[in-house]
Amino acid sequence: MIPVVDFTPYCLENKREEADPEQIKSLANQICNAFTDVGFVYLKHHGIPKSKVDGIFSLSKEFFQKPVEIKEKYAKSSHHDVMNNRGWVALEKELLNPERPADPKEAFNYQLIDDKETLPNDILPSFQGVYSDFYKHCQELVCRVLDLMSMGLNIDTDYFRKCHSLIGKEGNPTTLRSLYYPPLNNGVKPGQIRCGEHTDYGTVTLLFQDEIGGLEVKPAGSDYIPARPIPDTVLVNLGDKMQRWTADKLVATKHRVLIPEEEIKKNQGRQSFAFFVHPDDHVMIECLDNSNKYEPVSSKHYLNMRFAATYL
Ligand SMILES: O=C(O)CCC(=O)C(=O)O
Ligand SMILES: [Fe+2]
Repeated sequence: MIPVVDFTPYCLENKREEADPEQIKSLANQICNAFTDVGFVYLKHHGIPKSKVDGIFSLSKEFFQKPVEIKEKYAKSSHHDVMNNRGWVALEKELLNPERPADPKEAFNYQLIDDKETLPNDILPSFQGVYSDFYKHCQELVCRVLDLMSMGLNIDTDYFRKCHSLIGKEGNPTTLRSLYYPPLNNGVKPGQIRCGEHTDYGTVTLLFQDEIGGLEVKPAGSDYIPARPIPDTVLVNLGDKMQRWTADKLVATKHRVLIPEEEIKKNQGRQSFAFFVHPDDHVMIECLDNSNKYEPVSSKHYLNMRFAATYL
């Protein structure tokens, strides 16, 4: 149900200018169709090397396995401003579905902006290098996905890319987030799941998950379906800002992460990485079809509203 699309024609290993126009157009349509129907698509042959993905997963695991007293040194500030979103988030601090207990997960938020305070370089010397390198790969892949989305929507090919020109800089809150769902040997609260039902807030999200599974997606008119880990793919999903921008032509689909039923898997931690993409702060999210279905809102204001409802 969630399509797997072969990204070869626009793969990061090849120069953008050398891409074949016909193949690109077909890829653009496949991606837009997926975002119109399910809001999720798997990309294979995307070009982010497997060694980089494996490397950041294992580095991140090392961090999460440190004692809480150590991790607290790198904690995210409790002011939920979008540009104050860097660092470690402790267990059960986020309510993605307010009707459930808080999510039993930890996170580490990284933005490319130079800020050594929240980076654990002193205990993991390769941290900044590995995270910045991975961030840049995600950024390049996302810009290419945005090109294809513009093409698929028949607007200027660089329209969305231009609206995201500050990714990695002051003025754009795009965040690489490492998620860690610890083993659940000690039981769970009634109604608790690993990550509560939600839609993402931004324009698009890249998601890399390990082999544990549990992610589910709820396409319109259907029940939740699993979004199983498929090795060497990246899952891309659409967020609320893009749904609003396209006046509901493309859909931001609800998703969640369940606790595995098998005892063995329950007792294993789960890891994922999300690259949450946002337009530059000043960009106005205004219905592209001129329908005015949603009031224009600045990218920054919209995100601050959503954050206020998420954190405990
Ligand atoms: O961990 C996952 O697989 C998904 C997490 C997620 O959807 C999110 O943090 O927005
Ligand atoms: Fe999400």
